[in-house]
Amino acid sequence: FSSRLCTNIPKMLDFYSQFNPSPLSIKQFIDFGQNACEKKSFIFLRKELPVRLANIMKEIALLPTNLLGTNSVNQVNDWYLKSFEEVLKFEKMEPTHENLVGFCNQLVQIRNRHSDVVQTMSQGVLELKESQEGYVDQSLETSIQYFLDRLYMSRISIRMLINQHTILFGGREESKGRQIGCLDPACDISSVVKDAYENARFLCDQYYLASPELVINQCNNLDNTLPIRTVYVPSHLYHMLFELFKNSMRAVMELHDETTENLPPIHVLIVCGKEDICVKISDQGGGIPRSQIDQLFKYMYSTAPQPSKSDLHTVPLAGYGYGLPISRLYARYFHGDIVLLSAEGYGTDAVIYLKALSDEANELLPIFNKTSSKFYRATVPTGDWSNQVKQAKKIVLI
Ligand SMILES: O=S(=O)(c1ccc(O)cc1O)N1Cc2ccccc2C1
Repeated sequence: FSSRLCTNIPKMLDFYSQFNPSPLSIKQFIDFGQNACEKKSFIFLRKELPVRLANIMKEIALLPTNLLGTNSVNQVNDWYLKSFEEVLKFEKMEPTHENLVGFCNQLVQIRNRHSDVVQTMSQGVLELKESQEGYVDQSLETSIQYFLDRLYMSRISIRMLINQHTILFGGREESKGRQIGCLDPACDISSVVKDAYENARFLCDQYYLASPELVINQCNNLDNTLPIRTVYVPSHLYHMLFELFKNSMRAVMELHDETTENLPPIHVLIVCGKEDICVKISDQGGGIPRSQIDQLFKYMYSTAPQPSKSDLHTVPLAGYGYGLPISRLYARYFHGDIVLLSAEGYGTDAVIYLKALSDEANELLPIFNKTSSKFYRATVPTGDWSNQVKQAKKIVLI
């Protein structure tokens, strides 16, 4: 027992949650990765990882009791506690080769432990929904939306730091040619678009026995023949595109469920501007009413009993149902966005915005502070727009 570090975890949580996470830009990831120093990375991560873990763990503790009490949230919280404790073991260690190897292996273990966080939280939301007989009050839904956006953004950022370190220093043969960790300094956007389309199309063909064609156009303000390239994380871009293609294909196939002759193609437009790179995915799948657009990004709304892993291949293009909210987080993580614009009765445009300049593509990280704490205590503020037609005053017959 004496060999175990008698760290007082609650005290360490308070200590590390006082620091704000330090956002890195894509440029910093690239510059560091070009002549990467494992010792410097170790020194940075053994502080930054506990800071990011502690910041989000303090928010988990503030959740409404009916969520905090679910098995799922307890399971996730235990994973975070264990990982927090494991990283702290390296706090005072000398950066010897042996300790650097131990640190790398520890990061791989932590990444694997947290692989099911999204699915586990989704089950927790489902439990909560069912316990409220399907009726969830507005303020509870708002708190859950706020928390899950921050939990998943924090998780994306922690996995990014872990991936960079383990790919750069994990001892595997030199990773793919020009890639720097999980970043591609010259990511060809149209090739990721084609990959995502082909894989979504495969699922679509499997279920609907047909699939819409793809038409890609590029508009490169410099030279329209050159492929549009940017510094980005191809796996993040792929995740967003794959979700959007699944939505569009499902919309088109369900609208044209009689004949699969002349299905309207999905149009993709890639534009490179001075500030933004846009990837617009346009379908003629019939669209949805403007009043329903926000719901597509709600975790509570998009949580339905999930198809188990086995029958995922039989359910039409369905995933965890968290495709859109989490895809938007991937875009927002480096200060981009995903915006949906639907023309009900015709179809929907989904636009992925990326920063064109890598020094503007900074990590967007949740911070645990008074503002975020107050949010969990706040009630829904009364509206400051009159949006109801005045009810005729009730005439009380005396
Ligand atoms: O809401 S959508 O307009 C829609 C939303 C997001 C997107 O990326 C593409 C879309 O097309 N759309 C999704 C879907 C699924 C089944 C049946 C009909 C529809 C309509």
